[in-house]
Amino acid sequence: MDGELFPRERARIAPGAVHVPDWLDADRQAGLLEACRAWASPPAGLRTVRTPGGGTMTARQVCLGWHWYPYAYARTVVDGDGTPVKPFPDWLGELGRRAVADALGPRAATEARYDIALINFYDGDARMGLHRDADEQSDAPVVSLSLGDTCVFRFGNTETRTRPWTDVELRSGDLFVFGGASRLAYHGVPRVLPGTAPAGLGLTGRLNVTLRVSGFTGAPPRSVDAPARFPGGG
Ligand SMILES: O=C(O)CCC(=O)C(=O)O
Ligand SMILES: [Fe+2]
Repeated sequence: MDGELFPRERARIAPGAVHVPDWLDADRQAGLLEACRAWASPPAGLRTVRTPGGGTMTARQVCLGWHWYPYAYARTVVDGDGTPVKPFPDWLGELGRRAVADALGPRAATEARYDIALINFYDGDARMGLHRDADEQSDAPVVSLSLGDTCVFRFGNTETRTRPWTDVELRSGDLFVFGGASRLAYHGVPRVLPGTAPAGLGLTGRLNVTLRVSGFTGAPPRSVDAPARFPGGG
């Protein structure tokens, strides 16, 4: 949103979890949006994710590098059109490393070779239930970039899906990084605020680009404890 009386400040939400407002300027937001539109197109494009319990996630998703599905990774869209996942571009990995260096300091970024992107698209009614990003083998920080409508991002604790948590407003261009002691914290998106995207961006709804390091050396392992991670198919 433009015309803020005071600039929004960066904030440490939990140990290893940092919110950096306005990390991407308007040009970079437009560039990332253009890339998201290309990634979202078929084959291996935007899809509705079905959970093992029979629900569907309301945020639609496309992946790069490794294809995530509940609750594992594959090289092809095993729960969709079956085609190979789109490649993870070098420039996106570089953006991820810069994001970590800016949010957590240069040392936090040295090990981070980003090779997975999940791009989530939220229309006004979409949300995402509290879950942990736990299907990767690396403990490198997760990088989250937001475009379009503002959302309420709920950042909880590593133990339970309940309080304590902190609600943070993520707006277009904001960066959120969680690593270290917060790498396995529960988090989710209880609400998107329709109509809050910057007028010049040309996006109705919200996109979130989440970068992760797989740490996989061969085939990805199957996660064991996952089925309850998206309660209610959120
Ligand atoms: O949309 C967001 O801000 C969060 C996305 C997320 O947590 C995920 O894809 O695992
Ligand atoms: Fe997540």
